[in-house]
Amino acid sequence: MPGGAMAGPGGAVRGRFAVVGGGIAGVTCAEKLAAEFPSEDIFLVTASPVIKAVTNFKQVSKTLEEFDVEEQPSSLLEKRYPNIRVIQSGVKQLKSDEHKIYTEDGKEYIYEKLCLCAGAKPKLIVEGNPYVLGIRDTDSAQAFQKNLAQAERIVVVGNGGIALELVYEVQGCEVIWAIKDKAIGNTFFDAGAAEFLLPKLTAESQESPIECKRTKYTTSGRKKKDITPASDKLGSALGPDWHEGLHLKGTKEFSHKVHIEILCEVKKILLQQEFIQLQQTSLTFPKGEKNVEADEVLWPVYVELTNGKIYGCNFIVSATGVVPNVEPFLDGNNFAVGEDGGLKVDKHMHTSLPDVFAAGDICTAAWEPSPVWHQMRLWTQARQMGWYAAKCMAAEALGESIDMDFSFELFAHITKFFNYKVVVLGKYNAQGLGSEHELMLRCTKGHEYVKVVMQNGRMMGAVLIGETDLEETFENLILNQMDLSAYGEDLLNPDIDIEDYFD
Ligand SMILES: Cc1cc2nc3c(=O)[nH]c(=O)nc-3n(C[C@H](O)[C@H](O)[C@H](O)COP(=O)(O)OP(=O)(O)OC[C@H]3O[C@@H](n4cnc5c(N)ncnc54)[C@H](O)[C@@H]3O)c2cc1C
Ligand SMILES: NC(=O)C1=CN([C@@H]2O[C@H](COP(=O)(O)OP(=O)(O)OC[C@H]3O[C@@H](n4cnc5c(N)ncnc54)[C@H](OP(=O)(O)O)[C@@H]3O)[C@@H](O)[C@H]2O)C=CC1
Repeated sequence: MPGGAMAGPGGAVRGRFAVVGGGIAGVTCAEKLAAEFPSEDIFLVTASPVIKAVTNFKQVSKTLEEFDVEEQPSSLLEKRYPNIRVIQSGVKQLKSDEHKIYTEDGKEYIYEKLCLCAGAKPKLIVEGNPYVLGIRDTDSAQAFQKNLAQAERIVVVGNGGIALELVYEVQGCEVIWAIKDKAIGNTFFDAGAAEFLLPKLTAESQESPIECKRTKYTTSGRKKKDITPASDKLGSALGPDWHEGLHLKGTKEFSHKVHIEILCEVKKILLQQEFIQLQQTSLTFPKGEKNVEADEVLWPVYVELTNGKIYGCNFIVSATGVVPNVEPFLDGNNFAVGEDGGLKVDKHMHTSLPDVFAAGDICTAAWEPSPVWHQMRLWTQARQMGWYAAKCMAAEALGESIDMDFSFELFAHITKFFNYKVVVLGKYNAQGLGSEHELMLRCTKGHEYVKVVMQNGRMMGAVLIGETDLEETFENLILNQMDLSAYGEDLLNPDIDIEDYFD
């Protein structure tokens, strides 16, 4: 047993390194620290009874990576790294000026260097309404599944990753999908890609979601009693294929039935009784193509959209993004926070306070990024940041210098939507490029969609849907910023083997 930890003043336990959070960022950070300092105890303080471990890591290309994520009991992590001590208790308070953390179970820990990896929580359209569900961790996903099993119609609000996955995965239940934008999937796609994907959702499609054969999300050695986290708000985030193994089926026999309401937001949520009163008192009750008047049943809850339509449903899923988990345990510390509420970190994952680092969903990258990288709260970035934060902590502790990790050179994400492989690279939606850019497209209906974003003859980003086999070549072209003007449209000519072109 390594001998780093010892009792400090007032019964506090002293250790050189502490990490808060048992999600991908925190566990990766603790593992890397444990490997770098085998004779030190590394404290991993986490509110969740299980931790998330990266397994089967595969570097697909220079920056694209795939891995499986396993929910494991913390004892497995301690077995792999005997110098990691998992403390299963929420952090109640951080006193950064004293280098101390206080946990819910009444203990105190003194650290030399700390990394905060407490993740994020769903940003719901309304808090405290029992008919509005968010999906973040295993418990909230199970609550969703349970409610869905009794449901005939749900309203999904939001147009990002979770909404995209849900509308495709849910079967036997009508879905009203309310989006702010003109086209689906605004966080990942433009209107062209959305058009390509849409046929997969067309009314009452008979196609069942196909089992995903990619990244796996599994639980290992987890006992039944482990399933409920200590606090209902503090489980770690789900990730790729979280829906696998969950039976996402409503009460009806059809497969998909998705109705999309574009360019609208939720104006009001009405309980059944409030809705009945509104109907009785209002002379100007809004009429729409599919408002409640067409329904014969009374629903438990009603959603009034800003386009005037009202939909009754069993419940509402708010898939409207996340907010970093900084309250209440960080209150009283003077952290600089970003516009999105995350702890600002510099290029060494350092927050604005001495000896406190942060990684994963809780942080906001506040360094000057590479022109083709941006932060997105994703599993891959949580892993990369956790790993790099540990390297930075080690370098600082040893008085060494460190260069920015290569993974922050290029934004690269590989995932699956509507059972298509999706790769997004660089400024795939021309984010921040203004009007000075061009798009090139290649699309074969039902097969592939390829879009590249060009600026001054250089490739700045790409969206690849389907088995395009172009990711490595395009990754290289974005990274090396070669002038491609001479190639023109040949870049996407399917008759030219582009890989040979640039070898
Ligand atoms: C439904 C869903 C699907 C997703 N799908 C994908 C996907 O396909 N691909 C992808 O790349 N990303 C996906 N993501 C995003 C990805 O899961 C997250 O970006 C990533 O897991 C964040 O990891 P993290 O370690 O920063 O935070 P988390 O996983 O949220 O971990 C935070 C940890 O901190 C602990 N904690 C919180 N507060 C305290 C406290 N006060 N004291 C002690 N411990 C505390 C929690 O218990 C938890 O262990 C998905 C997210 C969701 C919700
Ligand atoms: N396969 C993958 O890679 C997946 C990744 N994830 C990740 O998990 C996290 C959580 O996912 P998710 O919740 O979908 O978050 P996202 O950030 O992906 O998407 C949130 C969506 O909700 C919209 N929105 C925000 N506020 C409102 C509002 N008040 N009313 C209506 N719409 C609103 C946003 O629009 P706008 O952008 O205009 O604000 C955006 O379309 C994200 O970090 C996501 O990247 C999740 C699932 C799958």
